[in-house]
Amino acid sequence: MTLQELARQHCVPRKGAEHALDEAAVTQLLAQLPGWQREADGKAIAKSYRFADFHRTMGFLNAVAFIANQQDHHPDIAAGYGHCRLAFSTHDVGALSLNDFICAAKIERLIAER
Ligand SMILES: C[C@H](O)[C@H](O)[C@H]1CNC2=NC(N)=NC(=O)C2=N1
Repeated sequence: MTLQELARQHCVPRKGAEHALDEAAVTQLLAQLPGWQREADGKAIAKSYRFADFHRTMGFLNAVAFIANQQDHHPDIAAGYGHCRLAFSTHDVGALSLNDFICAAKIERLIAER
């Protein structure tokens, strides 16, 4: 699946281990997402972003929050003056699911349109 194909999808509720992506799927999807990496435990994907100042950082995070709300899939967020870090994991699955990659792709599309 390409970045654009991922970004066009919508998150649906995914609960249970049957929604966990296998290694091959994670590797293929991660390759579509520039700068996103797997966390050490393999259960989340994360990316750090830099911005010129606080209001640009917060503007981006508000757009991220809008997407998260719309998709009902929510990242862990850490932020400071000109930087933030997003991490997606599907708690209800205890692993990575397609929802994590859909949200990351929608956020990448946001940046590409900047
Ligand atoms: C019912 C609803 O889909 C779930 O509660 C959602 C809400 N947001 C979520 N966000 C994340 N990151 N993982 C989840 O498993 C999750 N579950």
